[in-house]
Amino acid sequence: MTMPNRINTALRASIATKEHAAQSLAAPFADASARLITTLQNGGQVLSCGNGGSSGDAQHLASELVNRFESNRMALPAVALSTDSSVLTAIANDSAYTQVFARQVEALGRPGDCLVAFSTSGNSDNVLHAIRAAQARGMWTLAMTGKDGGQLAGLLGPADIELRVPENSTARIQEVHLVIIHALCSDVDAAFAENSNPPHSVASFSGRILHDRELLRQACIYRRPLVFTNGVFDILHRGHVQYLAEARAQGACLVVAVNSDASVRRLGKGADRPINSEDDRMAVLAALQSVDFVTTFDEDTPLQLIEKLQPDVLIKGGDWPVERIVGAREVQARGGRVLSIPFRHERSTTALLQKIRNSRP
Ligand SMILES: O=C(CO)[C@@H](O)[C@H](O)[C@H](O)[C@H](O)COP(=O)(O)O
Ligand SMILES: [Zn+2]
Repeated sequence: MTMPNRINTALRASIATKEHAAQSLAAPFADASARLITTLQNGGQVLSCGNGGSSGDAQHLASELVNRFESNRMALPAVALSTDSSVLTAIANDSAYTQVFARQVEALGRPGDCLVAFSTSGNSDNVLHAIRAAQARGMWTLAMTGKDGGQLAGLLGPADIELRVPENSTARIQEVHLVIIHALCSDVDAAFAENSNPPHSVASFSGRILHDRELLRQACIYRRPLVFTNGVFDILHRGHVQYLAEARAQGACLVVAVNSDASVRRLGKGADRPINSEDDRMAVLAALQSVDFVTTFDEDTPLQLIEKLQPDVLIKGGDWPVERIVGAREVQARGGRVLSIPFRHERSTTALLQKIRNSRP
């Protein structure tokens, strides 16, 4: 009896699936790759999970992020949740197998991190629980699925991305997942290539400056209550630092929107203002512990930005009565709070500049 030539059959089927996937995955892959890179550049980590062959995929991805793919770059933080047999058996034995990944997400996940969830059927219960746990922690999920996406597809929120292989065979789906892993790692290698300049959206020393409003919106979706404030912050002083710490205490995430240089000039504070450029002002703010994200606005008011981010708490310094705060009506209409925090330390950039000028010999 002659055996069928299975390798030829398998290779041909794999090629056909890959050709099909090449069309449907191009756009969501670009999105996923950009988000993954931003996550890592912002200091976030990757947690990956899956069952059976997909647990191997989860490990494969984590190993190539921690080590490298094809070129040298810094080590990147990634943990496959399918590897520690003591953790897995303890959770499965004492609680339930459905919790093996979710419990680890609760233990290790931080807001802004990425969960890469592999499930060819989209129906593995432990993967579904992991996604719910990730969402509860303010993480986003990159789901690698197949078939019709299963229950998993219905679970994903606006911050999540699904890369679905439109195919029914588990093996063929996994083969495409492996190609996706390598393509993602190739993009990550390039983004973190040695001697490469950090992209414009990322401060070299803080990683929390986001110029792209859509990326900022996505980063804030699950970081609630979201606190928003805006200002010039030209020469940072103790009053600012105290004010920002109090603002941060009002929620789970503080976004500070800084007037662009052009918009400061339009405020008419003086021909030499701002003293510090917008890039410098943002970098100083981003280094503060109380500040989660810094962005900029070039319009006369931050209203468009407020409408885009939909903060839960809108704050300005004590000299602004609530009714005059730009965006107050919009935030209150959504059930949010608007606060005017009194300055506890009487300092001001204008007064500081006056003092410096007066001290000239
Ligand atoms: O590798 C294979 C099949 O190629 C199997 O081990 C397969 O991964 C297992 O049956 C998994 O339990 C399937 O889970 P899922 O992809 O449906 O989430
Ligand atoms: Zn397999």
